[in-house]
Amino acid sequence: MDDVNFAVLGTGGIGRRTLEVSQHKESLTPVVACDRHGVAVDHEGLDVDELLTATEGNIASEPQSEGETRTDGGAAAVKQTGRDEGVATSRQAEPTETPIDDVIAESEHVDAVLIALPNFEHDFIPRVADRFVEADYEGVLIDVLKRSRVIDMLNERTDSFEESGITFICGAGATPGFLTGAAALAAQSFIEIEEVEIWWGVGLKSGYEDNRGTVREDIAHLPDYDIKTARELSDEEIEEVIQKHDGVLEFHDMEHADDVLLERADICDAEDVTVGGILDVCSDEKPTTTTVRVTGRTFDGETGTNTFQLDDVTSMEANVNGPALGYLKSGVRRNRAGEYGVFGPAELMPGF
Ligand SMILES: NC(=O)c1ccc[n+]([C@@H]2O[C@H](COP(=O)([O-])OP(=O)(O)OC[C@H]3O[C@@H](n4cnc5c(N)ncnc54)[C@H](O)[C@@H]3O)[C@@H](O)[C@H]2O)c1
Repeated sequence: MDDVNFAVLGTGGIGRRTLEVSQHKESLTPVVACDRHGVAVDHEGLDVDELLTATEGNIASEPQSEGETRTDGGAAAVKQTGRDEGVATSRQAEPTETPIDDVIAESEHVDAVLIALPNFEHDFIPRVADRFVEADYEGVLIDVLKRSRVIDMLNERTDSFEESGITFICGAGATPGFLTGAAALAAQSFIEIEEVEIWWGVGLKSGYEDNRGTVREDIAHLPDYDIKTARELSDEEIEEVIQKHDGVLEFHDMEHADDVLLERADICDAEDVTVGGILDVCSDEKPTTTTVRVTGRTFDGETGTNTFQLDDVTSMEANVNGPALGYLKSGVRRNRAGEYGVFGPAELMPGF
């Protein structure tokens, strides 16, 4: 009853670590994983060590040639060594041109699908969800996407998720995700929230190669860029942006879905939430401590700020994948209890 078979869509920087972290969770068994080029299936449980070794230094997330139809949400270059690409190099995998369809074909064997795909087209993940609906999938879909506007696109699909028996958990990484949940918990002291400030720090020197997809998406939050211009940057241009900032990128007023996710959980208005942070690709040390500050008024008339901090030694990968798998498990419990539709991380915390 407690055991969960799950699939990972996208074994890039995040998806690979999802598989690795799941090794430490007894009840979670990864049975399917795919990237742009391959799909690995084992109903008894994938050999994660073999899959990680095969894809080490070989994440299939290359840019597409001009004129090619983008079906992948605009995957960015990460890195590749050797002849084969990504998951297809694993002895458990087959090369494929239809990885998402291949995962859907296995969906009766999975309780949950973690979507770790790029998000360079806002409707990419909602469209992937539609394909699971069309295939009559019943179970959990969970993503770690960042952008606020995608949550509305998922909301619009609530009825079809409910009819299908799908529990969709959205924005369930670190921010949004872990920190959104922390803000929802910190807000419980107050009867009225004035402000939620989320400020993150990521040091990514040794993880930079593996996480270039995420870095590219983050660049889209800088004032002179958007998702389209960031998607079209060459690797060299990305490096130029990074060098121009001496390897340290600072972000303010990011479009992170923490705002709409806190609003939909009735914690506060979206406009009272700000998200910013600092990314240092030249050091593993966090350039700033990740902090959530929730300011509000208590029932007995005090105004205070509850603060939640992450230890500087916890990595981005730990803070995305631990919570994502925790939310996945919460989603499966809801799904098995017959609760379908769209849920954000704040709704899985105490609330009214
Ligand atoms: N919420 C958070 O805190 C948080 C933190 C970090 C990253 N993220 C998000 O996680 C997502 C993944 O980031 P990443 O760094 O792992 O990216 P990445 O580029 O390293 O990996 C993406 C993976 O998706 C695969 N892929 C792309 N198109 C595909 C398709 N059509 N079919 C099958 N597979 C396909 C690629 O081959 C690759 O394996 C991004 O959207 C990023 O914004 C969220």
